[in-house]
Amino acid sequence: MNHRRRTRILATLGPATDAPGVLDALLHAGVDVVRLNFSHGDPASQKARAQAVREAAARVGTEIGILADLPGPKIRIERFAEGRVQLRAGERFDLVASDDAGPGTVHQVGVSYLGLPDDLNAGDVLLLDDGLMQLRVESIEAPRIVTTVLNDGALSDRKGLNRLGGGLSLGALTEHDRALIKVAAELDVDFIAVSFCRNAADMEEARALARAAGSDAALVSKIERAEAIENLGEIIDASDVVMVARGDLGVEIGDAELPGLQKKIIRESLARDRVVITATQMLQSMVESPIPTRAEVLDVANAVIDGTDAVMLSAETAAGNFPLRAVEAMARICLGAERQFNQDTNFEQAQRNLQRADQAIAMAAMFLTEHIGVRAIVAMTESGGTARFLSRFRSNAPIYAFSRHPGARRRMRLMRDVFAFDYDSRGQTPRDAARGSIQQLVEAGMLACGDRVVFTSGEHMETHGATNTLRLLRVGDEGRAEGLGEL
Ligand SMILES: Nc1ncnc2c1ncn2[C@@H]1O[C@H](COP(=O)(O)OP(=O)(O)OP(=O)(O)O)[C@@H](O)[C@H]1O
Ligand SMILES: CC(=O)C(=O)O
Ligand SMILES: [K+]
Ligand SMILES: [Mg+2]
Repeated sequence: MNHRRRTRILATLGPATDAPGVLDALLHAGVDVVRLNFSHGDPASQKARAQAVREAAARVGTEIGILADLPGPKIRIERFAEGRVQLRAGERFDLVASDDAGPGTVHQVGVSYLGLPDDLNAGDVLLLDDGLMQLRVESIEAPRIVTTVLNDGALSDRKGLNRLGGGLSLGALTEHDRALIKVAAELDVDFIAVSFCRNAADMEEARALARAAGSDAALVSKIERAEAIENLGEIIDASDVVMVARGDLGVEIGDAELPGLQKKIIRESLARDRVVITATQMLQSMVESPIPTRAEVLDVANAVIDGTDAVMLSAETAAGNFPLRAVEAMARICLGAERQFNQDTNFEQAQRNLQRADQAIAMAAMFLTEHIGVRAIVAMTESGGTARFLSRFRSNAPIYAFSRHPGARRRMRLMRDVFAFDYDSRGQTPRDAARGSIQQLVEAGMLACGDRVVFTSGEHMETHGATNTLRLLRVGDEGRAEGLGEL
């Protein structure tokens, strides 16, 4: 049986994915979850993209997760008359914090935050577009901020702006974010990402707003400011999913700290049973080029080796010239890294004082998987919770998770090692469910006669968090599941 890719691919949608046929091609190439960046475009365009994704998924015959990424308190420049300008080191360039700044030119551009001149001092260095363009503040002549360009480069519409060393961003959930959580709920997205969250309270507030709006989306904390690093443990515990948002994090903390922080955030997220995404500039050169640099190949592979669940593409798919090639490169590099680096299931770091039966069963299942050698783990799950506990161990056996809830299956699309299937086990005994699900896997060519399987389920199939049973089975003739007597 061929190795199937285990690491998940998250792709941002934008103008480049709106062209006819692109979305279908990206899904065929292996995108698991798409990201709607609510920083760009109005609710109508987000709705049109969500609709297009669902139609493409139906055509391709797959179930795709949708993530809504809230803007947060990020400061941005406004638009240019021509969409973009080319700036040269040493030239003067002004930022104008005024509603009537007019369209930008090579000499100046507007900024969205009118209080900016009050927050800056001469000598401050401003980083734009995740640090690709740098400006030094020379003087403040409110509403005008006079700067000198520090490097040659292009600047385009609505790029983010921050001070080197951070300290410009405000509270996490803006009024605009609160309104957009309702939009996300109306679009029935599967994940809602909170930009610049500071602590657990920010995540709890976002979760409460989402639930009040009728959304059952998983909550994603974006780790991208200094305070989030200080409060990392409580933020992870208050999240379903954690994102290493390297763009803003690198600006706020300095790029030299990124490698260590990426590894720490991934390790902590897995230890606390949370799903983790590594994001930003993973294949950045592919915005302009059809092949990644060697450094980018190594970066993606290293994130896989660090243990990330998912890797994310931003401008590469949203606004790049080669969205399909970027997804293909991502898929290829993830597969290669998974093939070459055998995962060592690490029980040393596993929690010892377990609070829940499903967590305990998951740990026992993974221990058996490692020590007796099985082809796969088959899990009956309502919400996807059992699959999440199982997949935190990074075993070599795939996890086939069966749920009757489409939302749960789409949320599982972000979990490494997990493959979700539709199965309605209501009214069935655990024995029937084992037989039915294993039969389905045999028919799909994922299991064969003689394979050993670890099977987990609850006694009552329809309750959340009720997994309390573990069986060792062997696939018998005609795909029947038989109890495993001898090891
Ligand atoms: N929906 C979109 N419409 C237009 N351009 C987009 C869209 N999504 C992304 N882009 C372009 O791709 C670039 C990178 O995408 P990305 O989603 O990382 O945005 P970002 O502006 O860096 O914001 P954030 O920090 O909120 O993620 C953007 O700066 C923008 O130029
Ligand atoms: C994804 C994101 O917001 C960042 O990297 O900053
Ligand atoms: K955003
Ligand atoms: Mg960011």
